[in-house]
Amino acid sequence: MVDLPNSLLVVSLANKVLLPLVVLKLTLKGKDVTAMTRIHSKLTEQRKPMYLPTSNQPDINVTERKASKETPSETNLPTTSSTMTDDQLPISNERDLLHDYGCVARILQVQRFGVDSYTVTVEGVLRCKVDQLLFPSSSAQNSTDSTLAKVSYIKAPTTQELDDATDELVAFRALSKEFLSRMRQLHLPESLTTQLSKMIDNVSPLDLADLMVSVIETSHDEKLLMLSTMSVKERLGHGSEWMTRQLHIFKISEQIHSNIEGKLNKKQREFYLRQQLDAIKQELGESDAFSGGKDEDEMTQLAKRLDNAHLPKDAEIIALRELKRIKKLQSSSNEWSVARNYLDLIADLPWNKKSDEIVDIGRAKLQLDGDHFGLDHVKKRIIEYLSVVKIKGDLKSPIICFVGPPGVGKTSFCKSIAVALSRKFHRISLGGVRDEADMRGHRRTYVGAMPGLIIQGLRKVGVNNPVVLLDEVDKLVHSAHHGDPAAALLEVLDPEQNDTFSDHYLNIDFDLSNILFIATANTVDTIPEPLLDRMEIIHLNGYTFEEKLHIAKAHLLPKQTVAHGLKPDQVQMDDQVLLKLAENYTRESGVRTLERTLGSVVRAKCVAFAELRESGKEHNYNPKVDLQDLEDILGIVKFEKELAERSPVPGVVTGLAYSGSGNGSILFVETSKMPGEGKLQLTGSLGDVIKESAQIALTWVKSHAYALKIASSNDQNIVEKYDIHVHFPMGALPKDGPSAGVTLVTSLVSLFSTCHVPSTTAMTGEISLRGQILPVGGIKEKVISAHRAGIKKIILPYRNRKDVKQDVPERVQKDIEFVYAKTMWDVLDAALIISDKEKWTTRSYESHL
Ligand SMILES: Nc1ncnc2c1ncn2[C@@H]1O[C@H](COP(=O)(O)OP(=O)(O)OP(=O)(O)O)[C@@H](O)[C@H]1O
Repeated sequence: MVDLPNSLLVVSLANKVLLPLVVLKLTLKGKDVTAMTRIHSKLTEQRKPMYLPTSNQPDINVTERKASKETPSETNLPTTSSTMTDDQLPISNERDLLHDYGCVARILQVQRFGVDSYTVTVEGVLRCKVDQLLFPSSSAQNSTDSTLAKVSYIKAPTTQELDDATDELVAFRALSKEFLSRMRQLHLPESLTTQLSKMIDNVSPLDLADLMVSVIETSHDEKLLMLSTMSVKERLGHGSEWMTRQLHIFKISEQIHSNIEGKLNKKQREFYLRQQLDAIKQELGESDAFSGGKDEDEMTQLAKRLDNAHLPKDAEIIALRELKRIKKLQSSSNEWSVARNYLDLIADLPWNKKSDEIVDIGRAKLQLDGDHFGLDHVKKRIIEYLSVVKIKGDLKSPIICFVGPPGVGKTSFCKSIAVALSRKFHRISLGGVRDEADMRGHRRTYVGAMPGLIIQGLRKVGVNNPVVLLDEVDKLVHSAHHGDPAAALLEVLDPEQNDTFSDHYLNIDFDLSNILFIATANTVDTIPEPLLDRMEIIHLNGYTFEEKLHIAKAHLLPKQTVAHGLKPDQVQMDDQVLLKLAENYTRESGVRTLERTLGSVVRAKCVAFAELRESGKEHNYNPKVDLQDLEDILGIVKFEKELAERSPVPGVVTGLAYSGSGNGSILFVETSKMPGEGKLQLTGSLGDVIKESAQIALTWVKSHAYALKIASSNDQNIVEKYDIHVHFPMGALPKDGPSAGVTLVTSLVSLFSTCHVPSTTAMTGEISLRGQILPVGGIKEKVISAHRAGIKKIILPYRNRKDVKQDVPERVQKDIEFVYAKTMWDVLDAALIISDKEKWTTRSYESHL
């Protein structure tokens, strides 16, 4: 106190009041301030002990003379805060604008933020009274309003005064403590409450009063009153009064808050919470395309779509439950998108949407006839089927399955049926489907779960009565690990069960009974037995050349011509040309390659037409394609009827084969003998069954060698000095099955007897050890392919007679001579070219075996 100077630099504080112990941050500008800060830093360096009674911190300094007003315009505010300064400076003329009392401040920190601009942190030290303003400082004349003032310092209260106010002091400390606890409940800044709680115990209640008055809400005048009150009791009285008032305000605002909350109805509350949620999301950067109003919009739309889908009762319950759930989920969460996809599926599925079916038998007949040549038995069956639908009104009859080689029109026939019925068409390819989940879907709990192929198809077509083609049902793969897709198909195809088909993903029964299912397969051999049982098989055979000619003329050529942008009459091909194309450029059961080859011819005509058009000679275009043109366009012939020209060789015989893909073909068996010791060698990529047939054949020939006149005595071993080699050409193709038995025997007999078999004779049949001929499969395909290859005579097991009569086209039957054999002797009789003299006379011998 004693060291404090008589005059101080006065800084007028706009709307603030500095009280002892209070820390304030001031923004000061001017040259005086710069000078003041320099002195401050010098004193700081010297660590000069200063005189401030309220604090014993050694490094606190007070400038000798400089400080400046916060802003010049604010000088009229009646508050002063002064820092110590020189007393020789002139008196200020602003005396009237300043309050009588001020607070001595000491500088804690100075920060420069521009030219002559500083942020100065000061702390109130003690009260002072401004006695007289001196002249403004020299620098102030230029730019600042800094003023020097003579001040007298207010002494600290005497012990007597303090003793007189003991009760008030104690009460004030207690009140301050209560106030502090209240502040804690209100979660006021932690730093402030901790600081206050420290001070409550460490500083005198009188100083505490100054501090509390600055902390609580008090008016500017109240603070000034506090500054100018000298009496201990009065000061404590002011402090207590204003603190109690503040406590009341706290209580009231709390009450108002709880009242308002109670009054908010549920909707408002929800809105309020949503707003808060949005704000939080935005803050977290989680707001996305689906959030906020847009989210709401989508949900309303979804609800509308679900409503329009006319769901059955159980589906509706599930959909509404899911809709309710999704509204509570975060749109960015995984669960939300799973639920969303699920609801989308439910809304998209055609629960009650049908395409209007027209079952018009006459129209259907025209459609089927128009689209496909031949296939009369298939058309007849389809018309029967449709007639039943027309009369009975539902389709609870067995599922139709078209079986036949590739390219015979199974798929396109199904499409024609859909058109004939005015229904939508959907194709499901089952080739390679190995997982039951492909048919029935995955449960929704799996990541990336999807509905099965049937439900996906229905979603795509958007009606519940399409024609669904289950393509390649014979190519389903049974897997031990992934369930059996065929088992799921059983349920789909069973008319008794499929009105409650359950897809794992959808998890709601869906009625499939309105769908017309048609299956296709290349062979029945690999169709699972229970599935086969539920289907009605309709065979589509391979076509003969004549049939191909008609198909090409009536369907394929016009189709290709139009597809390439020409008019139907701009490519003309005679029957002779078409037949050559079918015979010499394709070798297949169906007509797919034929169609492709016709496409090549049409393209060549396109080029010719385009070139002529460019040179303006369009009129010179010749739409005809003759035999020579065919060779020019397609190159030299690929397949020839080589059989006719082939000269017969002993040991070489033509057999008939049937492949799993539904194709028939001819195959040769070649045998030769060489010096050896009776070994049988087999080549040509043969399976076990065909190898066994070769063993049986050799055994039969050896045991009947004498009767066959290839051994001189009954006990001669014909292969004693020879090894036998049997080969099936086209070694790259695996071959198996018992039907080559008769061919093998004939080939061996031909080899040993040196009698040959005409190259236009072919045969098929299984042989028993006793020489009986057993029936085999694939007769029609084999016969048709033999006809295609130019075979004139076919030897077949007697018991396959009915297959020829029923299935082989009449035209083929007329062209080929059929020999039905019961025993091996019949086969040899029909096959070998043998003179009467050489003929064996062993029939009686055989008959009593
Ligand atoms: N009898 C026919 N009349 C007219 N066009 C036919 C006939 N048979 C087949 N086609 C035509 O042959 C082409 C191939 O037929 P499609 O694709 O239906 O064969 P597919 O039997 O289904 O073969 P895959 O078993 O390989 O699926 C189609 O363009 C089809 O129109």
